[in-house]
Amino acid sequence: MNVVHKAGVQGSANPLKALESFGQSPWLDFIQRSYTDNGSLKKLVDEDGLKGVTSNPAIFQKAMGQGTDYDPQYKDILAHRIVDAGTLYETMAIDDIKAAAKVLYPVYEATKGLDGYVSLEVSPYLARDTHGTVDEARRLWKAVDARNLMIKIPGTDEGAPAVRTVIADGLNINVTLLFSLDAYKDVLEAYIAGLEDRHAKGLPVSGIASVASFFVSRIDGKIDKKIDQRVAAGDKDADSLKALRGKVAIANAKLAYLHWQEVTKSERWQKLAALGAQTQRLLWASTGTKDKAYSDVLYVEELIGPDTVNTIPPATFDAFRDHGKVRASLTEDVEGARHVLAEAKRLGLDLAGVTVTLVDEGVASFADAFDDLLGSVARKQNVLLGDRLTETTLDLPADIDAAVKASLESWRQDGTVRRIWARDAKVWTGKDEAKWLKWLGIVDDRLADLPALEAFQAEVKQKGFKDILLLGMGGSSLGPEVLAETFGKHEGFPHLYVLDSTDPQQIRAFEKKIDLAKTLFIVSSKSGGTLEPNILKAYFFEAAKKVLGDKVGGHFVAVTDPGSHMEEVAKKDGFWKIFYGEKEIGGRYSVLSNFGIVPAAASGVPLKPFLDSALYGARASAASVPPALNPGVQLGTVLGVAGTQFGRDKVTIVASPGIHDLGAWLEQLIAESTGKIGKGLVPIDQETLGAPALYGKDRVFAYLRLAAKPDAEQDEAIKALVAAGEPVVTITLHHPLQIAQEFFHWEFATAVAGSILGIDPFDQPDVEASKIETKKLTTAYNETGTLPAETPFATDGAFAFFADPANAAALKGGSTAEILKAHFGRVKAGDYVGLLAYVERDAATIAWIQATRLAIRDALKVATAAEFGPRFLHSTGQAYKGGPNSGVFLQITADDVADLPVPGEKYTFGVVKAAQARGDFDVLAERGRRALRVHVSGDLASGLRALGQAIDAAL
Ligand SMILES: O=P(O)(O)OC[C@H]1O[C@](O)(CO)[C@@H](O)[C@@H]1O
Ligand SMILES: O=C[C@H](O)[C@H](O)COP(=O)(O)O
Repeated sequence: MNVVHKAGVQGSANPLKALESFGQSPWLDFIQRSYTDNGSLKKLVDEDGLKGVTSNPAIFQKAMGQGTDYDPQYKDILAHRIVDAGTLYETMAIDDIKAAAKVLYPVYEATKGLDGYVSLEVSPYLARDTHGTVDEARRLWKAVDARNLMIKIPGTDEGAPAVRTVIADGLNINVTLLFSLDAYKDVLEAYIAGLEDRHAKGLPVSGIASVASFFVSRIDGKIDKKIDQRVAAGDKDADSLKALRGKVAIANAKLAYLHWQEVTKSERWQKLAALGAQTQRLLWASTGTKDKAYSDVLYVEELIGPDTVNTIPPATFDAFRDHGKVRASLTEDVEGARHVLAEAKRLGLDLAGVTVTLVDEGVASFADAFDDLLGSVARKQNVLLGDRLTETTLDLPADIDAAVKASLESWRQDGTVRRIWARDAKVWTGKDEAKWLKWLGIVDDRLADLPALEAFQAEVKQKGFKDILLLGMGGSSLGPEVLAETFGKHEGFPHLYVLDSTDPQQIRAFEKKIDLAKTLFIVSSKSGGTLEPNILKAYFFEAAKKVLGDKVGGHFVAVTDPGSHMEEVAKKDGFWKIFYGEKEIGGRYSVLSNFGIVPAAASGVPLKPFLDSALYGARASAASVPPALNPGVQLGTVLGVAGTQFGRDKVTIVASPGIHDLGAWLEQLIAESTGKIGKGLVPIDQETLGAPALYGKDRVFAYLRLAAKPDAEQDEAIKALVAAGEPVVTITLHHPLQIAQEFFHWEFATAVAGSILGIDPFDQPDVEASKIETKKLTTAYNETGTLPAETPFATDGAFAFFADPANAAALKGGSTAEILKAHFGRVKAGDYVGLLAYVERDAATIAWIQATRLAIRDALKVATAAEFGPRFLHSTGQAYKGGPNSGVFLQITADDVADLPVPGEKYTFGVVKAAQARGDFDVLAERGRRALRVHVSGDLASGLRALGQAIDAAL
């Protein structure tokens, strides 16, 4: 915007300059970098007698939201810092304010602190938050650090007490959004009381400035509209109403001035004045003429009076310079003003109601403008950061798209993302969710600890370990597994293996893979009480001791929450190191805490780039980024809306081969977080894509695409799904390290989806139920030396079938073919089938379970899950038991070829695994799930082959 259009009338003939002789200071209601930089602002000061500048969110939106003025600074900041859109905006806004303050400083000095101010408004989101406003005012005051700064605070009921507090602090304050006389009175009172507070504390009251921004044109805008509507409707008072057009706002302002005059004469004020206090001047704001029927300088010409300010928008400034007429208008015809207001009242124009509405609308419109502005900043930032950021693309059918947009808009209007960051449990169920949100800040926290983590990384390297064996379950193992699978082995660092099973064969297989003497064991458990990591630690500690003797502790590291049983064990056994987690982060949200970062460090993942990428994720999900541009919110909204409003609750995860394991981590995050109280999203991972006809109407597809190495078949299949109208979210990662970014986005998305589902995404009530059942069984074993007897309801060759009475009755018995047919016959559209195999998870069993699930998917056109126990118990198991009752489960158990002892216990790993399967089955049954267990005797490979054939035949 070009502020200085015309040469105008110079010298004393310049009406702008003439205002001074009437005691009024013209300020400019606009700020923009270019005119501060190019000398235009200074010219206004020099030639027009400009004495101050005001800004507001809408003004910054105009200045920053378009054009390229700010590009160099954007680039400069983004080259050096990873920031959110809010910080980016604020850095630039503060620079603008500082620059303008510098230009105006000579005015400040010349007028001895009366004028020369530049105003910066607190965030409009805080208009109803007294404490937030006080904090923000203090923060901005410090950040700008200029004596001639005014912090702008809305004069709402909540803003007024904040004004008192910060005036007492000694800040200069511009109170904005004043429409009613009553609100103005409160604000003047707050100013005086603030000065008195200061005085009472023995602090000087001089040198503090304040203005009360009384809005003018917006009042006429509203009242005139009412008048026009009534006149058009043929109101009997049409003539009287018309006579008030364009009069009410000025009359209102005149009475505000009258109040100021009275207060200024009061003894109370005179006392402060005698101490050097400056009066709080009335500042006429909103003085641009919006109705073309009026003079374009109406709200300047009619409000000229001593000790006042008029902050004038650029076009009005130019117009007034050109043809403004000056006279002492403000004190003219006060009786006339009273009459106008009395008439307005008599005619039912409801000025009081209008001013209330205007405050609400003013707050909302500044918030909207700020959202717009932050949206523009975020968009610009995305463009400039390019492939440093992952990208989210939505391909949604029109109905889902509309519902997602509506939800995003309501999140924007309600400021829900800000409420998440403010740790407001009411975003979810209002229980203890606030206690589980430390993951929001964990990336900054880990970056702060980077030197120590890097030192550990160097030590691991230097010690020359060949392997790392991480022992943990769920959140403590799945993140590390993604790291191991995604990054492979790093040169000079040990190979990271992750063991999360009680299957004796699998434990032996891992034992064979590693060199016990050269392995670093990471025992990972947040609670420290989880059965599996404890018994795995016992097993490997004993095994390693055999080769390492007393030095064994030096090969063990614990990652656990402070005060846990595992910490005790680690201390007792002389572990090399103990790394602590955060108690206020649940397991599935812990990957960016030490639970992921310690194994990352030990295995040689470059920590700074990894954490930086995570930080981009956190910043993109920040409170300041409007929901529609916030990748975590966008994703969570799609998942939540599709699940709750469209029955699309199967989140089908597709990932490029290079990042294929992400789904294992996502499964836990999504299922354990959302699957409860009969609601939830069911993640479907590793289910090879098929033709659109193979899917029901219950899916959302999330495609994590590694741009550097995409899979052509996946691309094609996704394209076909989009063409067929299936909802698809494509997330493009430019580099595998960007899984860190996605870790954060998906955590945020899950929290958002949880809010939409109306559940607590941070508890896992049904997992506990299985653990209790398992514990009963292992305790029984320890007492009796055997697991309680169980009887199959049918046997057929190598297969024995088990179920609770209800399921057994439904399946009736008979041959394998009959039982399986009956079981899969219970599957309806919209259901999913879960294969839950308690066998060694190796290439052969994975191939089997995949082939079997695809056969089921293709035959029944339902979603399928292929899971290994007990690993899934700490992951999807929560949703299978606690989520929607749409799962049909086939649990598969088998004879163990060989068992392994658990040191210190009577039970063995084989017994634990069997108890886990039975315990989980009991809970599935108790929750009324359709479940069947088949136990395979004899050789596993041939048993599974036969079972696969039987399933094929039954479908
Ligand atoms: O890290 P921990 O406390 O051993 O827990 C492992 C996993 O078990 C669960 O608590 C479920 O049993 C998960 O939420 C968690 O990630
Ligand atoms: O302080 C200035 C106000 O924010 C501004 O004058 C509002 O003007 P408007 O009503 O034209 O938006």
